[in-house]
Amino acid sequence: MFKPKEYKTLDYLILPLRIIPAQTIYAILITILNSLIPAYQTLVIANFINTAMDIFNGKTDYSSIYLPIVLIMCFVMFTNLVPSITQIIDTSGQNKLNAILKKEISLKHARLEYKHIENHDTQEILNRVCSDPLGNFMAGLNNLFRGATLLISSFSLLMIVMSSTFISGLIIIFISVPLFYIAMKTGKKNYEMEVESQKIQRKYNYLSSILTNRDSAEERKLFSYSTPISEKFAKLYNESSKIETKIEIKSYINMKSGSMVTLLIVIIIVALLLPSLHSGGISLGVFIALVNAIYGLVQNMSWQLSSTMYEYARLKEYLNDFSIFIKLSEKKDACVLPADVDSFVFKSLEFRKVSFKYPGTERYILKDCSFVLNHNTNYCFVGVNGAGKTTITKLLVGMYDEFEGEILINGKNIRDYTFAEIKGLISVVYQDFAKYSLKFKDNILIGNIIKTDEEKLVNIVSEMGLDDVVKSLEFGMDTYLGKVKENSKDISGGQWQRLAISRLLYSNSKINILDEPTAALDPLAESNVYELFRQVNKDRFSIYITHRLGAAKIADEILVVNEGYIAEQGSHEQLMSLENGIYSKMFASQKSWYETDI
Ligand SMILES: Nc1ncnc2c1ncn2[C@@H]1O[C@H](COP(=O)(O)OP(=O)(O)OP(=O)(O)O)[C@@H](O)[C@H]1O
Repeated sequence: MFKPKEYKTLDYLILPLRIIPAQTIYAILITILNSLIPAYQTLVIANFINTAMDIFNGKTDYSSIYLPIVLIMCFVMFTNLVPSITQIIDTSGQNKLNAILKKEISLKHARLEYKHIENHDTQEILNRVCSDPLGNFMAGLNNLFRGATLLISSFSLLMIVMSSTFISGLIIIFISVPLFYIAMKTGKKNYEMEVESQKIQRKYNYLSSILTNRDSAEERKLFSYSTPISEKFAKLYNESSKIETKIEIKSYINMKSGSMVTLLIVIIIVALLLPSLHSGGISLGVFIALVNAIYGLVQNMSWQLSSTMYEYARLKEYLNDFSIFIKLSEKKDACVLPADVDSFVFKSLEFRKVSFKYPGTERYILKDCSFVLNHNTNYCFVGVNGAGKTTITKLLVGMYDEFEGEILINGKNIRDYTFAEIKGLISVVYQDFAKYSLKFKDNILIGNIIKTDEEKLVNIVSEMGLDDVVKSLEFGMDTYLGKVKENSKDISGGQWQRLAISRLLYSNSKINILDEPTAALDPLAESNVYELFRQVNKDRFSIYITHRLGAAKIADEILVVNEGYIAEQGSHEQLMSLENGIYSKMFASQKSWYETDI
């Protein structure tokens, strides 16, 4: 639907034309009619006054007033009926547009290469583009219509004025040029100030969220940071308010000075027209209508234009972000379902001299990293924080392709597997695993969205020690979890972790990785969860990742990641016997964590 290109202001019209053609064409027609209304109003009022004057002067009979009255009635009906009809049509059109925009944008988001998700700058753009696409697209469309209305109504009014008094038309054009220039500049300036204010708003909104949200509640109490953060919030809030007030004042001054200039021009032109009115060159009807037209015209050319230009600048920025977003590179087959790997027999996983640095950075996180893992052994990767353990899993699951060296599964390069096969073969529970506000059972079933197996589900829940949790839930496994839905129930951090691990167990994957989902637990509790996982998952190949060595003991073989490569490998006993070994040093420093266990 959205082609990768530089989106221009006109796309605010082209996109709705493609998605909701009937409603957009209706809106275009209404815009054209609306823009002709001021000219029409001017002419029918002039006609009405002239006819009334003629009747009054006995030049014509009463029946000739009917037509001008009907014409005025048409105008009144149009301006009263059209907005309500338009609103009904707009609502249905906007719903459809919203559904399609949301779907396309979330699909694009899902297809993005993972590097964009982890990049701070693109993350900012993603937030801006995805937060209110409908609001921005509707504002863009309405602003285009507003601009078109201003242009057509100004031109038609100008024609009326010039056809009666050419000089007045010239004066208006002459004075409107600097007004137009000032309006453009003010619009742009206001936009720049608004951007500045929005930056500050983002900061204080974040502070406000940590002052009130549920996730920070415990730490708020623990560290008592509410008062200093509130003060910082108030400071930023004031800063942003000052900018907003400045914009308001500038806009007000601009608007008022625009009105004063408008009034001045009208007075000058009225003074110029008075001799013609006096000499009978123009009728009273035309005179009144002209004053009306000139007033509308000059207003159009000054502050109305300023606010349109302001919106134009703001919405152009949204399209810039939108263009960058749509042009972001995608992962091939990102949205395919995991392949059915039932018949696949896993034998080995090998990293052969793999080197990798994150896009846009210079430091190698993995450097000539090599190891071989066999199907009949369980492994644990250990290493200090930041050693590169998670990076290994990211390469394995295809989040990043730009690595040197080879990664082989059963001796075959992972680049020769389809992404669907990789998805089917490997499952990981990460440190920041997702907590879905879905039903309890759906939190597990999404581990394998191609096959539902109720028996397997019940077994896993039981094996992972979650039976009691299910019993405590009002609707058992059909209870919604989290805090979003009414009647939903939140469960403890440890229970969420076991639920996330159950999701992995429910998948059919052949390589199962626990990447410290237990990081929030204390070291002893972490060891217990890993042990439980090992028992439940004993027939499948598992990799454990941790920087705490208590959990490493459950593995048959331990690989120590250090400075981007495997520095040591062997059983717990073998590694402990290495003189000056990294593992044995780590073990000694962590010993006190497990005093009751090790
Ligand atoms: N998206 C990224 N862009 C740039 N650098 C990154 C990115 N992700 C991780 N890094 C860096 O790569 C290094 C290794 O990170 P990684 O998450 O693999 O470590 P880890 O061994 O899993 O650590 P931990 O035990 O803390 O989870 C760290 O220095 C980290 O700052």
